[in-house]
Amino acid sequence: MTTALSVVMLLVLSSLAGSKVAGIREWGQANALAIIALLLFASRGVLPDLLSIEVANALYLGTIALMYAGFRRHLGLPVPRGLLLGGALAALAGVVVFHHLAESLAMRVVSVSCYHAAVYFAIFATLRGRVDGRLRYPFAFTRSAALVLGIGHAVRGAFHAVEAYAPVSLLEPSTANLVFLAIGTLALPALTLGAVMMANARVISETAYAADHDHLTGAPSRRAFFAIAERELARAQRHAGGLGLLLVDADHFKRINDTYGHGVGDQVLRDLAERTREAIRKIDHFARLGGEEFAVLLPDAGLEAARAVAERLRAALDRSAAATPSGHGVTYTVSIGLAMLEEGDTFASLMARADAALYAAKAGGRNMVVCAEGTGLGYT
Ligand SMILES: Nc1nc2c(ncn2[C@@H]2O[C@H](COP(=O)(O)OP(=O)(O)OP(=O)(O)O)[C@@H](O)[C@H]2O)c(=O)[nH]1
Repeated sequence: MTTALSVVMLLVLSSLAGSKVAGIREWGQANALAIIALLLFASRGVLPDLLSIEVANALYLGTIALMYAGFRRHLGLPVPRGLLLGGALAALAGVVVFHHLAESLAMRVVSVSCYHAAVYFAIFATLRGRVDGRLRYPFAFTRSAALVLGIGHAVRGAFHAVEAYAPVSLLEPSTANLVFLAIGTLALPALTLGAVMMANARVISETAYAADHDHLTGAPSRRAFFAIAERELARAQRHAGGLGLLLVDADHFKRINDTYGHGVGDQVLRDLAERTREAIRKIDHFARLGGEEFAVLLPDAGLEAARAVAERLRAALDRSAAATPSGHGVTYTVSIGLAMLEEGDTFASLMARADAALYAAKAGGRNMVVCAEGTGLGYT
């Protein structure tokens, strides 16, 4: 059953192979190794004992170690290779000793269970930090599975160690053995299922982030900004509060690109985004609308406050020097169009007024703030 489940898990993991999520490779290797190990275990009596006991156990210890390594890599944590290898070799030494020197199935089980329990508890400990959102359930599931498996293996080891239960065969149909067998059977599939859920949640989160953020500057994207703006507009209209919109556009940006190259142009855009984030209030929303055009939404702001923010921003960017790879600072300026939310406005009409104001700022000589007509809702 575990072999079949490992094959299924391997197929599921393969579907995520192109996602570049860290850990997938180790989890895949773990399941591939498990398939070989379990087939060797199942060949007991058919193949030589060396293969069905020592080699099979060695491979299965490697399976568990790889699962742990996968979780560590997934979380960007270092993998304690020495510890994993040392522990696995100690467990394997136990298997060899209690096979050849002092034949004892129970003590072989103790050796292997100790390693399993230790690694499962280590997985539990690794996943203990707080996570939010989409990752919450996959983490909780995997953490719980690791804890149950760790306890199961610890109890199994203890049972065999005190010889309260010493099976003649690992397939003996006693209640305790059935429980242990179920734990052993479900361990790898349960952990792999958790791993797949974690990887999936990571892919979904990264995709959602990429859709809502601009790759170059890290600022929210046009799509995210419009969604936020609709919410803020509805809120401002409900409370008759002020809402200002700034459209910020780098001046003669084509010239910067043409003179210094696209790489420096990109650096200027990053610099602009960074300085803008520093110049605005915490409650303001900043986004890159596209190209060299950015927007700032100012909730709870009257005309004078919005004008002050716009002027402060323009001044902060005025001939500020973006560091370039060559070490030279490239100076630039911005033009800003400001519009305040008016009675009966939609976001499109607010944008259109801010756009017209920006156009006027460009036409008026650039490096200036131009306010659209009107004084805005709730503030006179
Ligand atoms: N480096 C870089 N350039 C970009 C990016 N997106 C758009 N551009 C360039 O931005 C330039 C915009 O040029 P224009 O629309 O003519 O505007 P401008 O030169 O800033 O002139 P004004 O706005 O009138 O002051 C174009 O050359 C685009 O190729 C980007 O992500 N990186």
